[in-house]
Formats: sequence, C-alpha cells, structure tokens
Amino acid sequence: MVLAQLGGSISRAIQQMSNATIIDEKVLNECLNEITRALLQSDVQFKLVRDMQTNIKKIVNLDDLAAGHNKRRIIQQAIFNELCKMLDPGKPSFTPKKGKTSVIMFVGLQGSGKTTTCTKYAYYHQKKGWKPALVCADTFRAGAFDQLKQNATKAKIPFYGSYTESDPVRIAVEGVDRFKKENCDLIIVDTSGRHKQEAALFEEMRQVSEATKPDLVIFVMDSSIGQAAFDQAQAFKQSVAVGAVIVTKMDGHAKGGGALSAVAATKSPVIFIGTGEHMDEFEVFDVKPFVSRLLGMGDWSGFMDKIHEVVPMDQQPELLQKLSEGNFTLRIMYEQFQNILKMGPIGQVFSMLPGFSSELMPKGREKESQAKIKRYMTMMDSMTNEELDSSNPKLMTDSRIMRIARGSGRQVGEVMEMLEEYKRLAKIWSKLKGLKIPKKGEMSALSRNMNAQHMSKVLPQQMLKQIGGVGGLQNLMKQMGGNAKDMMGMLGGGDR
Ligand SMILES: Nc1nc2c(ncn2[C@@H]2O[C@H](COP(=O)(O)OP(=O)(O)OP(=O)(O)O)[C@@H](O)[C@H]2O)c(=O)[nH]1
Repeated sequence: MVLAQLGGSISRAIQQMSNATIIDEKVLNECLNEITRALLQSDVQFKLVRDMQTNIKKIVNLDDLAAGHNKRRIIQQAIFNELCKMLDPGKPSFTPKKGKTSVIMFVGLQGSGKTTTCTKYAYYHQKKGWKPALVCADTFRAGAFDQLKQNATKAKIPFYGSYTESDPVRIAVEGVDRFKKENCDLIIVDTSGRHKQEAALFEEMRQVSEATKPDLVIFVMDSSIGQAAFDQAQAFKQSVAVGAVIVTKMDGHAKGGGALSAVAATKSPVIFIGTGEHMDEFEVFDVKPFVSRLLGMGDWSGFMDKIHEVVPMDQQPELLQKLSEGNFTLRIMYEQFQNILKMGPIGQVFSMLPGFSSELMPKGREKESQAKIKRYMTMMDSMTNEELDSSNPKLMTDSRIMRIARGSGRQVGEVMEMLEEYKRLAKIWSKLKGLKIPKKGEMSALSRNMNAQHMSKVLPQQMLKQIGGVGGLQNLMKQMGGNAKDMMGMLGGGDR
C-alpha cells in the first residue's frame, strides 16, 4: 500500500465513523481497527501500531466525555496527534549553520539512494547560498565515484574521491581536510553501501566516523524496505550515532510506512524525503504538514512555501495580490499550470493546493494529470485576452466554446470540462478574498492574519458544522493559543 492509499484508508475510516449517528465504543473500535489494518499493510511496525491504538483509546474515553463535547473532533484530533507523535522523536536533529563548517556523513544499504541523496542534500543547500562539497568514501562499489562525480559536476559542487585509493578512511579524511581548508561549510561524506547489513560495512562506517568526527550522521532508507525498516534502522543506529533519517523513493509504489518505523528505531527525525530521481526532487520533511497531507487534509504552509519556490520572484507579489482579492481568472490558472509543469513532479505541489489535490490530480496518476493540464492549456491558448483576464463566466457563450474547441482541435465537452474545473477552483479561491498573504519567510504572519472568519471560509462546511460553526471555531482557536497555522494543518483547512 502506498502512503497515499494509507492516507485514503485512514480518512475513509474517520469519515465512516463520522457518518454514524452515535459514536459509541463499537464505532470507535471499528474505526481504530480499520486504521490499524491500514498502518500494518503499509509496513508500520506492529508494536508502534498497537501502542497507537492503546493511546487513542486512553485519550478518547467515550464514557468520560461530557455530553455536548464533539466526540468526532476529539477522535480525529487524537488520531492526528498520535500519527504526529509516531513521526516525531521529540528532539530535533543537529542543524548545520551556514558559514560554519559541518561534516555530514551519509550511511545506508546499497541502492537505498544514498549517493543520489548526498547530491540532492548538497544541491538543496547550495541553492540557499551554502558552500557544500562532496567526498566519495565509497570504495566498495565500482562506479560509485563516477556517479558522485557526475552528479556533483552537474550541480557544480566541488567533490573529492579516488580511482586508485582503496582505503575509505583515508579518502574521507583527505577530502574533509581539503574542503575545511577551502572553507566549505557543508562537507558531505558518502560511505559504502552493501547488499545487506554485514559486519564489514559497519566496521568500515565506524572507522570513517571515528576519523572524520561528523557533526551529523544521516541514515538513508529506501521507503520500499517494508517491515525490515525497523531492524535495519536499529542496526545502523547501534553502530554509528545516527542523528537523522532521509527516506527516499517516496514517489514510487513503496509502502512508505517504514519511515514511521525508522523514526522509532533510530529515535531520530526524518529531515527530508526523496521524491524522484532528479536533483530537486527532494522535500524538507515536516511532521504536521506531512500527516495533514497523509490524511488528505491539504497543507497550507507547505503550499505557501511552494508558491515562493515555484512561482518566479517577479510574479509573486502580483499573484498573491490577485489571490487575496479573490480574483481567480483563467489566466491565473494558465500561469499556475505553466509554473507547475516547469517544476516537473507536479504531484508535490498539487497535494498542497486546496482543491487541486484530489479531483484534478489524483495521487499516483500524475502522468495522466500532467497530460490533462497540457490539454487544458492548449484550449486556453485558443481564448482571447479578454476571456483569459475576466472572471465573468458569461463571456463563455456556446459559440465561443465551440470556437475554442475548433481552434484547439478538442471536443466541446473537453472545453466545458476545463471551464468546470476553472469554476471549481475559482470558487475555492474566492473564499480567500481578503486574506492577507504573507511575504517570503513570514509564515507566522499567516497565523496572525488568519482569524476565525477567514478560517471558517476555507474549512470544509461539514467540518465547520462539527466544530460548532464560527463560534465553536473561535473557542477552539482560543484553546489552541490562536495558532491558526497549526489549526489549519490539523483540520485540513482549504481542502474542500
Ligand atoms: N524514484 C526515485 N529514485 C531514486 C530516489 N533516490 C534515488 N533513486 C534512484 O535509486 C537508485 C540507487 O541510487 P544510488 O544513489 O545509486 O544508491 P546508493 O545507495 O548510493 O547505492 P550504493 O552507492 O551502491 O550504496 C538510482 O537509480 C537513483 O536514481 C528517489 O527519491 N526516487
């Protein structure tokens, strides 16, 4: 089961429970059993799942709940919190500081994506103004140095390695020394991987670690590893001081749940996930937005960050202004399609966009969705400027629709489908009218600027009803210290 399916199963279980007229012990148990099954099928370790179930039952004592309490919300919140707890070891990993030299050592089994991830990690930081460097201390796999060299050259990152030296410790020390002298602030050491956990690999890792004294050891794990994740992660942790985890290949058909087990085994947080073979298919991992997305709830803060990343700088103020005016035109939709297509893996952005995620862009069907977007854009190419810049649907008369279909070589039905999609998105975005959208690096401003009125507009109606309308929402926000950002993440704001 891929993670998207896991999310779907959990959401369905919660939804089914919400549909029940009365929520009693039986309904709660059925819901929890459904969630347990989904987690186990996703390769989350049995003990973790069992603990989660026990904890939820402890928190949600139906008998103790006074009448009038919103039981559904409490259960939903408990599930959200428990999933977050599973993924959050409670202490952050070492965070390197720009301008101050840090040595980061990467470990993992062969084929886990370690070498690729080293470059992605370096590239990610380089884009943010760091001075990274790569050291290839993998002398076991022939071709490892060539691979690192190729990746590093493409990304214009300095690298060090040898075709002749067979001692990984020596290469690691020489590389680290050289880049320290060159004032690199992020020295990344790639170590050998083996097919399976074996004594020689661990001994080599220990020696490289002792000689280079890394500030952080990152364990790279393939998300398709399944139930073996826990033991594998633990074995690495016992040999070297693993401080963080990166889970790779989250884009594939992996069961992904192993990520949760790896956190538990290493007591270290997942800091990034790999979402493709390309250099920039790499995402910072944040627990709450991840769980929100897992549960199909959308991720506002991630979306805002992505806007800053995806939309060219010079278009950002204009776009944000238009969106806050609730003025979603076909041209905006067109430009966003353009930006998103340029990004490559559009699934990443779409899963964060309110409204875009499930209908236009079903998870796991990115290719078809990409083709659909291209088709929509071809049809929009046959529109006039007036049509693109207007938010008045009346302009789209039957004869114009027919003309657009002819001009783009598509069926009338397809043009209508595209216009329906536009209307659906415009409706969602119109709810944001008046919302002050923060500038880059001002995410906390989103929390400050978003009051209960705004939130009530973007929350699914059914959920709003369950909370007790705007009044209930206000109370809830007070209880949570008014942090709208967290609330939005938790409640899945925006995804209607
Ligand atoms: N789809 C996908 N493929 C990935 C990802 N990360 C790495 N890969 C691919 O996984 C394969 C193995 O990656 P490597 O980086 O060579 O693996 P490694 O762990 O360094 O292997 P050793 O050096 O032998 O230990 C390559 O084909 C990568 O392109 C990812 O996030 N998604």
